[in-house]
Amino acid sequence: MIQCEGLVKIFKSSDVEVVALQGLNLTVNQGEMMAIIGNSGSGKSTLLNILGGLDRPTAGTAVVGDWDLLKMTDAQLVEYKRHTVGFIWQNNGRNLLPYLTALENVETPMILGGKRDRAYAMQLLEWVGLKDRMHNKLHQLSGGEQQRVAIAISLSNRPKILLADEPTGSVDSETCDTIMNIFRKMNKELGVTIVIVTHDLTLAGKVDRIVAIRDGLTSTEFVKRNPNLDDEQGLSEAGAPDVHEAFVIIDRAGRLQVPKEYLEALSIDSRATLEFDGERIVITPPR
Ligand SMILES: Nc1ncnc2c1ncn2[C@@H]1O[C@H](COP(=O)(O)OP(=O)(O)OP(=O)(O)O)[C@@H](O)[C@H]1O
Repeated sequence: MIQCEGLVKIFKSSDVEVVALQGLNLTVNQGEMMAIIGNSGSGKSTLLNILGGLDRPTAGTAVVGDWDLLKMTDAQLVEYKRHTVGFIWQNNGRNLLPYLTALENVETPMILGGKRDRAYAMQLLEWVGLKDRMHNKLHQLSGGEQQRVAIAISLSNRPKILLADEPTGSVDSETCDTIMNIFRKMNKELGVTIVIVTHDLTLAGKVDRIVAIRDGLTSTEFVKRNPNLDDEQGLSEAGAPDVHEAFVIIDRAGRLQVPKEYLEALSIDSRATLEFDGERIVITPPR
């Protein structure tokens, strides 16, 4: 469904260049519900904005379904945003119109897309648990309820992919659980592929797979040991997802990212010795 290879994004201003993504590889399968984690500044939002068609990549490959995000015309990009992807932000003010009711908010993108479907809009609001509040104006709803309206809006044009940037960032833990359960339901019942960007490891137990981004590159992948297990705890004391198996990502050229702390512990700077003993590959400082 999503295929990124060697994806590069450089932000240029008058005198500085920031390399936000420096050759990132990522594959997301159809029907997956996965998360992208990483520290602040690691490139998560940049990646999501590219996948959502809000920003253009500088180089590399980014293919979503039948769309090549590097080659699309502006008109195709509008089409793509309207019908292929749904987007949810942490700050849901970007998705919502305060003077309209919840129902009217969900219908708005349908009208812009050329086809209002009231029955489906009502169904979506029912799915996110707002059946009784759909005729309330937005300002009469709580922050968590508004976030649920935002989820319904993001699904209003029946997108194949849902992209969520810190969707639980500004809600309490109970609302966070509710939102993650709604995502899971949408994923299972509508078959929507879901990509969630977060720096919150507590979401880890609720997704099938987590890809960690470090310095604009995918570094580690955590895959759920039992995909049918939705582990409420999902975390060890150290904060690492213990229901997931961790893998380092190796790109096609055989490159992998070694965590900085490992390199520092062994005082490895720009060179290392690599040995293969028949079973293991051992990296040591140069003699
Ligand atoms: N429009 C922009 N112009 C210049 N630099 C940018 C722009 N957007 C992002 N960057 C830079 O690109 C890098 C990656 O930013 P990005 O917002 O993708 O990180 P992030 O992982 O989403 O961080 P956070 O969790 O804080 O949102 C950062 O160094 C950031 O300062």
